Amino acid sequence: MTNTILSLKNVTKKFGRQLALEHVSLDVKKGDIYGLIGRNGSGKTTIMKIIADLSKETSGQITLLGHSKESSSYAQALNRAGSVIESPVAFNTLTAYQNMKIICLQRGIHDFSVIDETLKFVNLADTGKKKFKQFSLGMKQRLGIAMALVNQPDFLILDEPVNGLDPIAIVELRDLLEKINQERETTIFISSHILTELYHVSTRFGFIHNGKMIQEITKAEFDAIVTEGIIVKVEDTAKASVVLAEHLAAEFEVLSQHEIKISSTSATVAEINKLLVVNDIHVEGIDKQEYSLEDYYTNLVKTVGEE
Ligand SMILES: Nc1ncnc2c1ncn2[C@@H]1O[C@H](COP(=O)(O)OP(=O)(O)OP(=O)(O)O)[C@@H](O)[C@H]1O
Repeated sequence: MTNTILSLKNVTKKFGRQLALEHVSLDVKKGDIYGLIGRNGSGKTTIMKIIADLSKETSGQITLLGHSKESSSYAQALNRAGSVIESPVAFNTLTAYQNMKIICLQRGIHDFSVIDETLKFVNLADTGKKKFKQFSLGMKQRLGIAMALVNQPDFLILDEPVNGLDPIAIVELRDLLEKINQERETTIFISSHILTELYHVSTRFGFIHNGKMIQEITKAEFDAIVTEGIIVKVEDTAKASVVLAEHLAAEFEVLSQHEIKISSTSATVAEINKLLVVNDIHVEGIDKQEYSLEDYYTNLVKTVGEE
């Protein structure tokens, strides 16, 4: 049995002559909190609308919870999904409870006990007569999420929920997402244009730029790359590895054909350089790696732009 919840294969979307998505492929696995990262206009909302069937792809295949978008059974997949795309849509002059009741009726849910239970779950149990228009942005986001949770979805789509939130509301939202993911076993697909905002909560990342998926990476892979270390560029990584293993008390890994990353060492850049050179290794470059998350993303985008 596959554990893929969502898969996009070669999805392209054109608005007239404008290409908004170009052969986008991605996979979201069961249990993931998948962070879709991309600058404004990179295509995040378009992807989410296509998945939620609010927009039609120009070409490509989408499969959600085992149902292909081309088949009539895709509606069954959407019944097991919830989404908040663009801003949360609720009636301004109604309370949280009243807004939830409307969603329940739209979804064919007549057991209204789910309303109080869900409002409590998202920490909006005590808003009483307060109307949606009087809510803070964080509260609005949480009500939007509560509305998306009434049918106990297996898959939740959230488009830029962190946008405009203050730091405390961001932490509250992160906690809520973790709770939804762990207690309700809901797979989450979430977008942001700021990597640091999704870093702590995501288990997997997809980086999108100008409508193209430029990298999909797990949190563990990502951490290995951005963790500080010393990057050595050499002609022959095999020969250099032997020297490092013999003479340096440090962990190291071969990153690519010509790159080795040395971590957890007290040796300085100069000492490592000397060690390699005296052992007849031609060092093409050696540098301390001090990546911030945003640096990583900026470099990734730059590299793609230069290709
Ligand atoms: N209905 C539409 N008609 C024409 N162009 C559109 C439409 N919707 C989106 N686009 C274009 O498609 C591209 C991707 O837009 P999209 O809204 O998906 O990006 P985004 O990553 O969600 O950005 P943001 O963070 O600003 O919401 C943009 O260039 C946008 O102008």
